[in-house]
Amino acid sequence: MMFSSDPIVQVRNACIFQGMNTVLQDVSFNIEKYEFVFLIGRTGSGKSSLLKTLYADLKLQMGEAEVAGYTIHNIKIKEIPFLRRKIGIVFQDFQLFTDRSVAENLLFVMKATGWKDKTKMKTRLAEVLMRVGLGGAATKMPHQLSGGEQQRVVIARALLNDPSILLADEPTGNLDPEVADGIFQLFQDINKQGTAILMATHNHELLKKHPYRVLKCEKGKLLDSKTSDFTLSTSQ
Ligand SMILES: Nc1ncnc2c1ncn2[C@@H]1O[C@H](COP(=O)(O)OP(=O)(O)OP(=O)(O)O)[C@@H](O)[C@H]1O
Repeated sequence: MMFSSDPIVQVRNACIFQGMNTVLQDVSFNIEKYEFVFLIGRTGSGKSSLLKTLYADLKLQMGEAEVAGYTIHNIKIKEIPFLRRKIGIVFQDFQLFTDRSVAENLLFVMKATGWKDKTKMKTRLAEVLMRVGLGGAATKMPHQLSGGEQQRVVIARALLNDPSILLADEPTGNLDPEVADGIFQLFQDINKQGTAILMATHNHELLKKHPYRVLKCEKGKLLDSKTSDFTLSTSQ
């Protein structure tokens, strides 16, 4: 199949499995550059499995997908780190190294993704911390930061390689509503500056307040607000 070069994500007739179980079947959708898309669905409906498929952590065994120019269904193991440089990944649990400073956390990822020039690394580190509103936090240890600040560091880490899309799995799940609002605004700012966002969430308030496109995992299918009417509730 030929893919056009425009969308960041293209999925065609994908079936997503966990072990022997089919989690989602016949999944087809695109995400365009600069789109903001929510991913909803009840617990266990397949949101994380879909995100993992897109960043090649879960093998796509049936169907086809292309993400940020990489073909996912036949991606080679050695290509996966290059794919991951084009996508930023943000989870609910902050997953920072607790025994390293903020700067050390970010430098670790930069080294692992091929950065070598120390001056450029320092400049980039300062840029991403500024971008998430944590200009003064480089020398702090994670435990010296609030939950919201730690999530901002995770977002800064995801931005290091200037990804074309951020995949976020419940990024506000563990945060107080006010803090969650701030984090959500940060995602919106990042999106306005040209990064597509696919965000899995259970947060009904966000869905009500922000009328972005919604993909919903339901009964083994992926529904799309662009093409079908469905209830936004994630609890049914
Ligand atoms: N590593 C795994 N091995 C086997 N089955 C799994 C694995 N991870 C998830 N599953 C199963 O796959 C299905 C989809 O799970 P998934 O985590 O994708 O759902 P989810 O919509 O992200 O849920 P939540 O909202 O709770 O995060 C569930 O039935 C789950 O039990």
